[in-house]
Formats: sequence, C-alpha cells, structure tokens
Amino acid sequence: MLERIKKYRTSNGELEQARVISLFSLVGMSITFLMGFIGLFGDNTTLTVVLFVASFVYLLAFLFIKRFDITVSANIIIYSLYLLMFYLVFSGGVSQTGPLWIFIVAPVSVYVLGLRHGVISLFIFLCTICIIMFLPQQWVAHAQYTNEFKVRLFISFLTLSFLSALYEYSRMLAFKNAIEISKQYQQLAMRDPLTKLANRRNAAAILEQEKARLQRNNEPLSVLLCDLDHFKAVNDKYGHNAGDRVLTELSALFTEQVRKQDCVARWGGEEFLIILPQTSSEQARIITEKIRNSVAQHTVNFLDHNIHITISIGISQLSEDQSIDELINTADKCLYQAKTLGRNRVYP
Ligand SMILES: Nc1nc2c(ncn2[C@@H]2O[C@H](COP(=O)(O)OP(=O)(O)OP(=O)(O)O)[C@@H](O)[C@H]2O)c(=O)[nH]1
Repeated sequence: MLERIKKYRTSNGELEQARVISLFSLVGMSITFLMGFIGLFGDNTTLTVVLFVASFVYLLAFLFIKRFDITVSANIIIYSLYLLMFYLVFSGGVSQTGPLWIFIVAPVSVYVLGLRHGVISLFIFLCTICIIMFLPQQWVAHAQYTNEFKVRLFISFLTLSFLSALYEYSRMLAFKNAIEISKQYQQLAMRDPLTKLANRRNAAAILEQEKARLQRNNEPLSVLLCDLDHFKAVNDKYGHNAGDRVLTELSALFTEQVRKQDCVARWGGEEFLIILPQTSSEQARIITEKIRNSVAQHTVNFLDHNIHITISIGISQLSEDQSIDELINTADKCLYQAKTLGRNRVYP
C-alpha cells in the first residue's frame, strides 16, 4: 500500500488521491454521524455509540490528510470501515439491515489499497464476514440470517468486488498509458528528431544547470560550436537525404569522441554544440582537434557516393561573470574566425 501511495505522491496523481481520500472521509463522517443521530431516536444505544465513534474516526482521517500523511488517513479509513462492517454484520444493525452496507467496502478497498492489495484485503474481509455469519450461536450470540440471504449476499458481494477490481485494473492501465505518452512527449520535446541528439532548448537548459553546478565547485566549463563546411554543396550535389545521412553519421561520431558526462546537441541546421563540463579551453582544444581530425578522415557512404566533409570549430570557456548567451556568442565568433581562416580548423 505504501508503494502505491508513494507512487501517487511522486506523481501528479498525488493531489487527486488526497482529494478522493478527503472525500471518502467526509462522506464516511457525514453518513455515520447522520445514522448515529437517527439512532438517538431508537433503542439501540450500542449501535448509536459505534456510529458516533466511527464518525469521529473519519473526522480524524480527514484532519490527518491536511496535517500529516495521506497513508495514515487511508489506513484509518479502510480499517475502521472494515471494523464497522464486522460490527454491523455481527449485530445485524437496525432490523437486520447491517449487512447491506458491506457493498461500500469493495470499491473503496481497491481504490485506496490498489488492485493487488485491495483484492487480498477483500478476500480476507469476505472470509471474516463468513466466519461471523456462520459462527455457532452457542459460542457467541449474534444476528441470524437465512441461508438464502447469506448466499445471495456473498454472490452479490463477489460480483461487485470483481467489477471494482476490473474497473481499477483499467484505470491503472489508462494511468500507465498516460504516463508513457507523457514521457514520450517529453523526449520529443527535448530531442532532435533527425539525429536524436539533445535539441537547442534542451542544450540551453543543460548549460544553465552545468553553469550553476560548476561555478559552485569552481570548475571550468567549455563549449565547442561545430559547423559543417560547405554543407550546402553536399545537399546540392547529392540531395537532401544524403545531407541528412551526413548529419546523423557525424552526430554519432561526435558522441563517440566525447565522455559520458559531456553533451552533444544539435544547435541549428548544420551546427552542433558540444558541452564539456570540468574542461578548460586548453583541454578542450585537444578534444576538439581529435573531433576535427576524425570527421576529416570519415567517409559517409550514401548510395554510390563517398562523401567527405570537414568541420570548423569555435571554442569558448565560461568565465566567472559571463552569461550563457555571452559564452555562445564568443564560441560563435571563434567559429567565424575558423571559417575565415580557411575552414577545417579549430579556433582559437
Ligand atoms: N540535409 C539537410 N540539410 C540541412 C539541414 N539543416 C540545414 N541544412 C542545410 O545546411 C546548409 C547550410 O548552408 P550554409 O549556411 O550556406 O553553410 P555551408 O554551405 O555549410 O557553408 P559554410 O558554413 O560557410 O562552410 C543549407 O543548405 C541548409 O539547407 C537538415 O536537417 N538536413
């Protein structure tokens, strides 16, 4: 149960779960209070007291949600409900109508305890109800019901339990599907669809995070802005699909060359940003040369064509008072220098 409730606490469903449990406790409190109040005009004092006590317990469950923990409230609601039902079946309630209330238990159990735990609890609940109803009168005096009534009560309770479990199962499936779809959308929003690299928005967020983390530890951060040389010519000569193949192959090549903690992102059309945490510009230069060299030696095979491409790279190290925009601007200026100096080179 704890697991189920924790799952809700860590998801958006937490608020919803807390709301439903609050509602259960308020409804439980109101009904038991009303029945207790009606009981004041009858002659069953024990039942009236039990109903008022139950009403007070539901009030406590309601207050616990607000002040403490949803788990405590859920436990209070379920186990006090079970106890109340055992008492109603045992005593018969008003004119032997007590057992009618046990139907509430099925939906509430599977909703609050979850499918597996709920079904197990319902089984134990039904066994206990059986024991109470079939207890020999000579052992302990309790309300008597006809065998037809008992059989129909069990069958209808089992039917309702089955339907409640089925409903909970489909609700859980729908919940899982919704989580899965939302994860997929999150991925789509953060990844470039062609290269599967982090997209510009994702890279900007990573940069801000890394900046905060590294400046706290006084560690360097460098970025490489890489641009494919004469890429337009590749598209023009071999077609757009060939251009796409070049982009995906080079993305994989960049990713292979850097460490796990580094991030390769697609910054624009044929522009890539490589984020190198804990790396000074001197160290970055060594990695950059390695990347430039491996691209220059790489051949992209597309249909019958062997495509050779080079890249130019601008390096920039984040200084203390620099913003991310300024860092990227510096890298962009360096990239421009690398291009003007003849391409297939690193600057500075
Ligand atoms: N195939 C393909 N081409 C793209 C994509 N995104 C941008 N491009 C192309 O990249 C080319 C960039 O051309 P330019 O900005 O002139 O740059 P360049 O030809 O690489 O020249 P320099 O950068 O000066 O070396 C354009 O032809 C764009 O159409 C893409 O996703 N797929």
